[in-house]
Order: sequence, then C-alpha cells, then structure tokens
Amino acid sequence: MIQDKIVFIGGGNMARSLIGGLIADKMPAEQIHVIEPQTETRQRLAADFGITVYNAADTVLEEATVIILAVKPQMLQQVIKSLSPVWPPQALMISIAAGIHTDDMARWLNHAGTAIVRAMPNTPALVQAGATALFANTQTSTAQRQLAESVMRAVGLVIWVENEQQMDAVTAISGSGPAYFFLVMEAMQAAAMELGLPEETARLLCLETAFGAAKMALESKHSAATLRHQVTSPGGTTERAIHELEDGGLHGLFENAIVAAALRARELGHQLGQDNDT
Ligand SMILES: NC(=O)C1=CN([C@@H]2O[C@H](COP(=O)(O)OP(=O)(O)OC[C@H]3O[C@@H](n4cnc5c(N)ncnc54)[C@H](OP(=O)(O)O)[C@@H]3O)[C@@H](O)[C@H]2O)C=CC1
Ligand SMILES: O=C(O)[C@@H]1CCC=N1
Repeated sequence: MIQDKIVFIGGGNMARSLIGGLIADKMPAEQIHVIEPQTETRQRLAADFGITVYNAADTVLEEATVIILAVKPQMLQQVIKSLSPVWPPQALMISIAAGIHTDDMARWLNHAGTAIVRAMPNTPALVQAGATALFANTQTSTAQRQLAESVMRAVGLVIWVENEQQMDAVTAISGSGPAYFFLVMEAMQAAAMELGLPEETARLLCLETAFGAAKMALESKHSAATLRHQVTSPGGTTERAIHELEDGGLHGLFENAIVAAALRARELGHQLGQDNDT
C-alpha cells in the first residue's frame, strides 16, 4: 500500500483519471492533494473523490513525497520555475507532460540532483485499465523508481523505457491511443445506426465488441492477425469489410497518424524545452 502524500499540480482530464484510479485502488483520499486554479474543476474533484484541493501552491507541498505535474506542456516551464523556491528536497517529481525532457525540467527546477520521472499514462487509468510508460533520470534512486512504478501500477500496466526518446513513440501509441479507439467506436456506431439499429443497441454492440476483442487479444496466445483470420470466413461478411478497410488505406492511415503524433511530441519538446528568459 502506498503511504506517500501525493500532490498533483493541475487537476484536469489526465489528473482526474489518475486520481479516480488511485481512489478505486483504495488509496485513502487524505493522501491525495490537488492544486488547480479552475474553481469548477477543483470543486468537482473534491466532491467526486473526497480529496483536498487548493487554488494555488500551498504548504501541503512541504510534506509531499511525490509531486505529479499534470499541466499542459505549454505551462510546464512556468509552473516548475514557480515551484523552485518551495520545492521539498525529498520529493520525487513525476511529469506527465507530452514531449518535455527531464534535463529541461531539471534545469528549470534548478535543484541539484532532483529525481525526475517522466510518465506517459492514458485516461483509462480512471477505470484501472491504464497503460503507462516511465522513464527516470539518473538521479532517481531505485526506491524512487519503485515508488513511481507503484503509483502508476495502481491504475494499470507499467512499462519502463530506458531511452527517453522512446517516450515520443509511447505518447503517440498509448498516450493518445484511447482517442483512436474511441474514434473507431464512433465510426462503427454511426454505421450501425445507418443500417437501422437503434442508438443504444448500436452503442452497446460496438463497445462490448471492442472490449471483447481487446480482452481476447490480451488473454490469447495468438497474435491479433491470427485472431482476425479466425473471424474472417472465406467468402463471408468480414472478408468484404476488411477488403474495404484495406482498400481505403487503413494501415497507411494509422502509420501516418501515429508518426504525426510522435513528431508533434518531439516538436513540443524542442519548442518548449527552450528557456523563456534567454
Ligand atoms: N489527456 C490525456 O489523455 C493525457 C494527457 N497527458 C498530459 O497531461 C498533461 C495535462 O493534460 P490534460 O489533463 O489533458 O490537460 P487539462 O487542460 O485538462 O488539465 C490541466 C489543468 O492544469 C491547470 N493549470 C494550469 N496552470 C496551472 C498551475 N500553475 N497550477 C496548477 N494547475 C494549473 C489547468 O487550468 P487552465 O485550464 O486554467 O489552464 C487545467 O485545469 C499534459 O501535459 C498532457 O500532455 C498525458 C497523457 C494523456
Ligand atoms: O493530446 C495530447 O497532447 C495529450 C498527450 C497524450 C494524450 N493527450
């Protein structure tokens, strides 16, 4: 059981998913604190999860052992520099911001030897079905690596990457990935309704099929390709559908989309890694 006091800086979409997952994993609400300037967002977090919320940096930071930076990448430099004078020496920094490198964060914090873990989680963390990749800077101790891992493992799968550059690919695959599957669900539901199915029937059939396919692929010893072939009877219905999808360039589309997302992560890192005051 995690005993640490966790402070989130930023309480938006991704912080809410992580907090919801941690609470569902039975972390006591008293251990979770959020600093969030938006009144409505802040109040909803307090009401939904019973956690303590603040509108600005607070003395709660003094006892924090884990500080999770969950602001937009564009805000990160300003936020880290503003926290520098009050940064507790014992705290492990975990940043979930897309693109931003640990050495840039270390320079902005300007405290020698700060342990920084970069995490790329995803929103299914809310239902403890997240997938998170972690990267630690060399100042991070084994105990701090374990701490970061146990926080993220409470909300789903954790994978370490040892090359920070790979975080851009991770961002494009699992960070952004839920949106691709939600888009496919939207498209399938719309098509089902075009064929005359009632909205709720279309929704349930599409979602349960997506869930079943993911569960089966996770639990099976077969590859996704083999499982697909098992559905595709020669001369049958699936074959026609797959033909349409492949004719429409599905593989190329996914490749382009994922490369574009990874390049955007790299671009964010380069653009926003520059010091604002130089
Ligand atoms: N959404 C996702 O699926 C994922 C997001 N991420 C990363 O998580 C981070 C947050 O993304 P997301 O949750 O979507 O963004 P949101 O905009 O939903 O949340 C960020 C929150 O931080 C608040 N904020 C701004 N400045 C401060 C400050 N100084 N102190 C405290 N809070 C502040 C924002 O308020 P205001 O609106 O007023 O600026 C906002 O409510 C990003 O860096 C993103 O790259 C990573 C993985 C997945
Ligand atoms: O879209 C974004 O930039 C963030 C990072 C990964 C998911 N959402």
